[in-house]
Amino acid sequence: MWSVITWIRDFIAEYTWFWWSSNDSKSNTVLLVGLDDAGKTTLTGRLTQNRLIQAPPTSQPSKHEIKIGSTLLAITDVGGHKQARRLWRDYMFSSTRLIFMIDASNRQRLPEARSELLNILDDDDLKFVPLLILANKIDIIDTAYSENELRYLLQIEKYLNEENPRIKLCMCSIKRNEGFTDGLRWLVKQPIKLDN
Ligand SMILES: Nc1nc2c(ncn2[C@@H]2O[C@H](COP(=O)(O)OP(=O)(O)OP(=O)(O)O)[C@@H](O)[C@H]2O)c(=O)[nH]1
Ligand SMILES: [Mg+2]
Repeated sequence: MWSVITWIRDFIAEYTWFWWSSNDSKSNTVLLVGLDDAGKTTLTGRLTQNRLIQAPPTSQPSKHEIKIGSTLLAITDVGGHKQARRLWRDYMFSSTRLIFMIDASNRQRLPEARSELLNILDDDDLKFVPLLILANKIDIIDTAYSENELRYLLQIEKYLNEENPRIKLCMCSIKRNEGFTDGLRWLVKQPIKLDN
């Protein structure tokens, strides 16, 4: 008898969750940004097709639906070249969560990535939006920065303290299919403000 009650309770909880997540168009919207060549579209290929794709540079925003646990996310990949970056801010206001991807192996372009990241982190209008930093391409071991080096070089230590768990840094390799899942799970668990 108890197992039937448990089953009914679990069924209702699951069904209610599915109904909520599939009907609330804004609550699970994620914007994926970062410099061109960081690996953003490669991540969408991993998440939607579970394989390593080779994509041309993104010229048009594209939207992808993926499931993390029981949460359905709509991820928009806007592209990272200079013209596309002008669109980021517009898209940020219709997104409840952000992913900023960095090529951890590209030492020349780290200052440019840092500047774009700090623009977002210092934007008062975005201060309640959870942000996951994915430091990609750690498989390029000759040049990839370590997590500690990146924390320091990106100047994000002050945003990473426990009082402000709004951001998280994850080292990953989309090529090797490692390191990003924990970050995505963290991202979907973060409380969001729907009036952003
Ligand atoms: N070594 C390595 N290469 C990767 C990894 N992830 C992506 N790449 C490569 O990085 C290059 C750029 O990847 P994209 O996913 O197209 O980059 P993007 O961020 O979407 O770039 P834009 O569309 O121009 O903004 C491709 O050649 C990928 O194969 C990784 O984890 N390791
Ligand atoms: Mg792309």
